[in-house]
Amino acid sequence: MKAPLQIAPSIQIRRSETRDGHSAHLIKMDGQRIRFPYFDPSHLDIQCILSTVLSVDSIDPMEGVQPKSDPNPNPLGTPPPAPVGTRSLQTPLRCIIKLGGAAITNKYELESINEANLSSVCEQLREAMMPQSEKGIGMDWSRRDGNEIELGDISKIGESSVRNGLNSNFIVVHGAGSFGHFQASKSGVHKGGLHSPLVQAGFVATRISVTSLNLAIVRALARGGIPAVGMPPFACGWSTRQRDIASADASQIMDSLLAGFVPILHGDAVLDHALDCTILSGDVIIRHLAELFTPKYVTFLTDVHGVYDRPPSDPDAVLLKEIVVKEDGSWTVVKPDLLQAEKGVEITVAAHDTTGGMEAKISEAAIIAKLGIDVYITKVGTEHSLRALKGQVHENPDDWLGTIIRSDK
Ligand SMILES: Nc1ncnc2c1ncn2[C@@H]1O[C@H](COP(=O)(O)OP(=O)(O)OP(=O)(O)O)[C@@H](O)[C@H]1O
Ligand SMILES: C=C(C)CCOP(=O)(O)O
Repeated sequence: MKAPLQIAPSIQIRRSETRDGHSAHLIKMDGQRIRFPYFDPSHLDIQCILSTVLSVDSIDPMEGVQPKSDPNPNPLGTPPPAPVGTRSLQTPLRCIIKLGGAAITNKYELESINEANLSSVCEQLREAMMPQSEKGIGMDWSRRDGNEIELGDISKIGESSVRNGLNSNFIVVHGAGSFGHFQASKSGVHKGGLHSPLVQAGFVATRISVTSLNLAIVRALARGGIPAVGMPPFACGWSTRQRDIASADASQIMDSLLAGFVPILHGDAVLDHALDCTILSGDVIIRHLAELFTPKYVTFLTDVHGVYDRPPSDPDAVLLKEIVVKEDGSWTVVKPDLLQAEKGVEITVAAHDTTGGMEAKISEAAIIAKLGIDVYITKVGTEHSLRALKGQVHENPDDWLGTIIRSDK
């Protein structure tokens, strides 16, 4: 076993091999041992460690390690997964996707889903996860619109080869659109102050609204054969301080990915250590997950082709095809080059939007790009969104319609 790595006076990290060949990490902090399921040494900062800690207790280094003979063999005949708490992703995360509220809902119609766009997202995501056009296993086995439950031919599921061919190595985060923002802005949940009965009621109402959208999205993906599992940040114990993430345990996300599920998170109402409560935007969640999981690329789908030099409702608006982020966090438009760096981008935000709209999205995207991860922003339900989901934007960049935000390195 290697000597412990000292990263702060009270914190030590030690990497060890478990009996079944998986790596485990033990962190000793102030004399307590912390079980840590996955750890990338390039993420050697305390915030990352604290935000992804699985549990704090006095444990034996080998506790939880799978015994050589498994008393519960997997009925599918596939090798049983390594135990929770000892795992790391075998292949890097492929993509984190933001399904913008403007893309999957009808923005100006309260609590209305844009069914055409949602079904296009489901199809395209499936295609990105599985290049062969194999029919997926329907997984929404509950009643819909008063109809009978559609089980399909479940007797055939055990024989299906679909599961093995599915590269479900994605995380999806969706925004609220015409769900949640209305309830939040009416009550002021985003500004905090839970002592007020109005804010408390608004918090509950916002969560009812966004979690009902989350369920609708999970069901649509499941019907299309994507093993989607809803993970509302509030319910996972995430919290903020002055609207930025203060604590966000990602171990459940990691374990779900390893188990072959696609985690579906969303912008949510959460408890805030300074304001009592606030709205945590899906765009901030994406940035945080990108810092933790370093995916190959991040794709934002929305209702416009990308970032324009002014609101796209202006007929003279020009699509900014490439934005480069410098080491100091500042960004410049490099394509088209008609724009001078000092000429700002004009952005409008809907009055009921509690999280900052396109402007906040660009700021979060710039932080992600600075990590060396390409960010694509494009319009849902187009050939361009399919290419962005597949990570094929650079193949013929001139005929791809969207905005690439990347680091200058
Ligand atoms: N300069 C601009 N470039 C691009 N879009 C802009 C600009 N100014 C304003 N917008 C508006 O920003 C909207 C997209 O931002 P918005 O935050 O609503 O997207 P979203 O991520 O899909 O939604 P949500 O935040 O609800 O998840 C578009 O509908 C567009 O009209
Ligand atoms: C509860 C709400 C309003 C979540 C907002 O998330 P966003 O639409 O991603 O900014």
